[in-house]
Amino acid sequence: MVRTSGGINVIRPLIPGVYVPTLCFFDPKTEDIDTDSIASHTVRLAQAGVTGIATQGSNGEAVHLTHGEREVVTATTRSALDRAGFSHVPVIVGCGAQSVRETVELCCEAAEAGGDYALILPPSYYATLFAPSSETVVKYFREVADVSPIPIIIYNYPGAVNGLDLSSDIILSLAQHPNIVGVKLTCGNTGKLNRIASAVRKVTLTRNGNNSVNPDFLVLAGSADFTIQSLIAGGHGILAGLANIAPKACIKTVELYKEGKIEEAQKMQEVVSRGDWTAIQNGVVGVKSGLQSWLGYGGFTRSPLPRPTSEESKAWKEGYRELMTLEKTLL
Ligand SMILES: N[C@@H](CC=O)C(=O)O
Repeated sequence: MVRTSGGINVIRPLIPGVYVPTLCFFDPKTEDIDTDSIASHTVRLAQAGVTGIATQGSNGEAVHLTHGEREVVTATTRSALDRAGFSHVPVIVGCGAQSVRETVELCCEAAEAGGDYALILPPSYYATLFAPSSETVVKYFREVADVSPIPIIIYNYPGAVNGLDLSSDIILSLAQHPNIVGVKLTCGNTGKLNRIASAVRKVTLTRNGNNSVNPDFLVLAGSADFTIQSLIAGGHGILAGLANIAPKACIKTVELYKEGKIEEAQKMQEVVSRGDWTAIQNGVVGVKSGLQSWLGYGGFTRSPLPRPTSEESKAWKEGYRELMTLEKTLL
């Protein structure tokens, strides 16, 4: 998108690659936001070579934050990137809410705080009143996209939204909107991903007249454990929580596949998938615990999520061992 920053227009296109839904850090006693850790974690990921950052995804504990805190997290992330020489790195901001009105408000606040794109889950509290393929869902995304100051990325994560699983038909229909520019598929359905990726490739060809490096509609796998599967299916990369812990292994898996080193990519994918199992089973609690065990920071989630017992921390540390051993060998 185009943003005026200090009088200069900055364009941060959504390009293929590895995007990280960053953790939000808190003081372990007060649970106040720890902006120093947010900034240093962001810079560590950028230095590892990630393509983009997403604040307030599932790993960013968006549901635990007030609107004001969300703005602080996004602004801290943006300025940490800028100060460390990564002003080209886009920031995606989780903005989903239960009403069109609040979602638009969050999109406006995200833009004000320096966000470039808004990642949006469908509304779910009243999900028993409408179907995933209903006009209600389509209307929600279109009405938000009509007025959001930043482009929208659809977030399809049935586990987080009362089972609502958007079909490829709905996602493709929404992709026609000029302000809807991508999708994160945490549903893990590579058939769906393949249908979307192949259809938007045709759109890109029609719009640009060539097979553009920057697709008009970015299709991202929502978990690191199906990175190469999604690349084979025509996806453009990942937006995955595991990259908080092992960004280099996630990036290398993509690079090996792109370089045509399929067997090496497959072997690395296997290590990534085994490591991701600990993250998937234990969610943000397990990702923070892994970061704490292996990199010495991370702390805890906000209450009421549980804090791991020392047995759990030890077991989860072991769950990441193979991956972290690999991560340390990567430049
Ligand atoms: N497993 C997912 C959770 C949310 O989408 C991830 O890796 O980010």
